[in-house]
Amino acid sequence: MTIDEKYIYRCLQLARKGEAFVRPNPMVGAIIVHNDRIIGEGYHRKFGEPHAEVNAINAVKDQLLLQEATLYVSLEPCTHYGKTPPCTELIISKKIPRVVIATMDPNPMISGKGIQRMQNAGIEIKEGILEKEAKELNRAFFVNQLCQRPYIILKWAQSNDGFIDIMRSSLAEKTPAKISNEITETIVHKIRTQVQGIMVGTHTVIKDNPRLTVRKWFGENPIRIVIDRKCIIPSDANIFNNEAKTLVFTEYPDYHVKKENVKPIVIDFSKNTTEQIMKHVYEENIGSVLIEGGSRMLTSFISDNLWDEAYIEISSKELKNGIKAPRIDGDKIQIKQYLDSFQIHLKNKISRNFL
Ligand SMILES: Nc1nc(O)c(N)c(N[C@@H]2O[C@H](COP(=O)(O)O)[C@@H](O)[C@H]2O)n1
Repeated sequence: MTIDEKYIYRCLQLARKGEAFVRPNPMVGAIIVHNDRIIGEGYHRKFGEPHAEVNAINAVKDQLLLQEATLYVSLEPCTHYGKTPPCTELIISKKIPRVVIATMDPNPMISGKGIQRMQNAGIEIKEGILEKEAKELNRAFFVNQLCQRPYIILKWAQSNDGFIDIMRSSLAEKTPAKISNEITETIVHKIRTQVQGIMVGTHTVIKDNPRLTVRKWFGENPIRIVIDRKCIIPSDANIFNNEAKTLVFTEYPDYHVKKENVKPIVIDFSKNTTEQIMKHVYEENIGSVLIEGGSRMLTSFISDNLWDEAYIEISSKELKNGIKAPRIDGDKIQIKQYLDSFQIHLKNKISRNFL
């Protein structure tokens, strides 16, 4: 590891501290190094609050040392007035002579302009240090900025013989087949804390009556997203309870559930629904979505190639028949065994080929 890589590695460590607080902004870390000694550290702590570079610069006790120091940062400094003023202007005003950056900002308002602005001011710039790691850390942000859609994670559990459930037509009929175990259920709740939205189809709501909240981990509930084209979900379904906000995609402007936390959005069901829904979801400032079923919904996201990662649990249990699990092809990132289940973690090579 080179010296620059070592310091960028520290920036990435700091950046991670902002996870769960900065979304849909990126996680960013920065440090100030003088004579091979870290004299200031900072990270983007919360959405809308100062950027990592500002916090790192403000953490330096002897501000005069900045004139002989290097600023390391995991994302290109911004040039725009957003919720905070441009970081490039602070860096220039503090006369920092050298800036090392892990990766360019994919945000079109900034991309390349931050580097250009600092170079024009005579600052030495080095870019592309641990770039792959920096992009991977902010993969959701990169997909948001470059594709103008949420980062999409698919998740399902299937039996060893390839079924996600037994055949059922209503909640009253039977309870769902138990495929997951205690550990994999906990992992799913942890993943729910890492996304801003969680989505299921109409029939999953009617048959399973899910709450789609975080109960087996610590963190915020994601915004619930459901399709109810023909207004057939009962108004007392758990998905409408007050535990979280719910977006409903429907055909009817006068949706039957009228609650403060329930927002109906009308779409045209004669056109591609997955794309329309994701467009609206992104406009709602939801940068990442976990799709939890059912099979039909998961299959439409797969066939539209509208996904970035997938978690598939394969249990040793057998169901013999029932609802067939979706079929998916992706790059295996990890396979782990939890009690009687394997969890396969995939990434979509095509949608993420720029990372
Ligand atoms: N370089 C850098 N450091 C940070 O700490 C950041 N949060 C960002 N974010 C970039 O600026 C946009 C948000 O700006 P405001 O927080 O609204 O002022 C964000 O979209 C990133 O492009 N960059």
